[in-house]
Amino acid sequence: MSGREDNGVSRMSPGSCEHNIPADDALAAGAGDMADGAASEAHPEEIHPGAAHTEGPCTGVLCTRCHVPLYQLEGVVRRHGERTVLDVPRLDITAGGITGVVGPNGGGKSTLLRLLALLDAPCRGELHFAGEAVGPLSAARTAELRRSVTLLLQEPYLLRRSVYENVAFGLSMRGVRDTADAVRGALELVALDPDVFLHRRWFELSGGEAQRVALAARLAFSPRVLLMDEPTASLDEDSAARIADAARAVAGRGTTVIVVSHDRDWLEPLADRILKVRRGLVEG
Ligand SMILES: Nc1ncnc2c1ncn2[C@@H]1O[C@H](COP(=O)(O)OP(=O)(O)OP(=O)(O)O)[C@@H](O)[C@H]1O
Repeated sequence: MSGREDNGVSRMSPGSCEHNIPADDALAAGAGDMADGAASEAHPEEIHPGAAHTEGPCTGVLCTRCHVPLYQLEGVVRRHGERTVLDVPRLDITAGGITGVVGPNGGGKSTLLRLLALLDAPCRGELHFAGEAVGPLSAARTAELRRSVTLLLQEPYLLRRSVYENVAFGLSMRGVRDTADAVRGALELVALDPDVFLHRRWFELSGGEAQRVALAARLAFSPRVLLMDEPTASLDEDSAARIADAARAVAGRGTTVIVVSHDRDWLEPLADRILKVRRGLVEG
């Protein structure tokens, strides 16, 4: 039994440079991003300044008419105190597909993921998300963009409630009233039978089941980007395979999936592209 409640709320890491994203509701990963507001399946045209929309507004998650990568990092540096922990001269990540991130402990993988989750901003350089420079944005705009990005951590963050309430929570926060079908669909995506699990409480779940419920809670609102940091670290092979299946399924529907893992055997068959992060440098 490892399901537990954690509001998942933490502020920007102390000791980091001052260039954090200006949002007073800067919820860290976990339940925080579930509470962040409405996910946007479609991205409005205004977040693609300069993109070549010649046939009307861009409407798809995976927009084939936009020539703007989903993420563009240029000269991005992230520091903790005086120490540079990430230094990315240039990195583009296109929309769609599954990107794997590997590298040794302390290499900078989670630091990169937090930037991509729009939870931290570069200390130097520019991070563009869907064509929009993230650092200089208002808190409101940042919060809006962040609603389309979700981060699943190694530790499942669950509310002290039923599986149904956990998975419905993010949807309810986004103003969705009728959550029943979406909750069932999300549980099916992570291979948990809704008839069996819907009314289980958080403490009636194994660690692997809790992690899949945490993932279902994020998939329920169809995020544009799903980031996962070591999602299978404490899971057995079967649960890890179910997480991989869910990642493939949502990537097939247009969600961009970016996943950090030390388990190369699990990650390599899953990922379309692998980034290596070592000593703060990114290759691949
Ligand atoms: N809040 C912080 N304050 C100071 N240093 C930090 C902080 N967070 C991370 N670091 C440092 O930044 C570097 C990169 O850490 P990060 O967590 O990104 O590595 P990682 O590749 O995800 O490692 P692991 O595989 O162990 O999870 C490490 O040297 C770490 O000590």
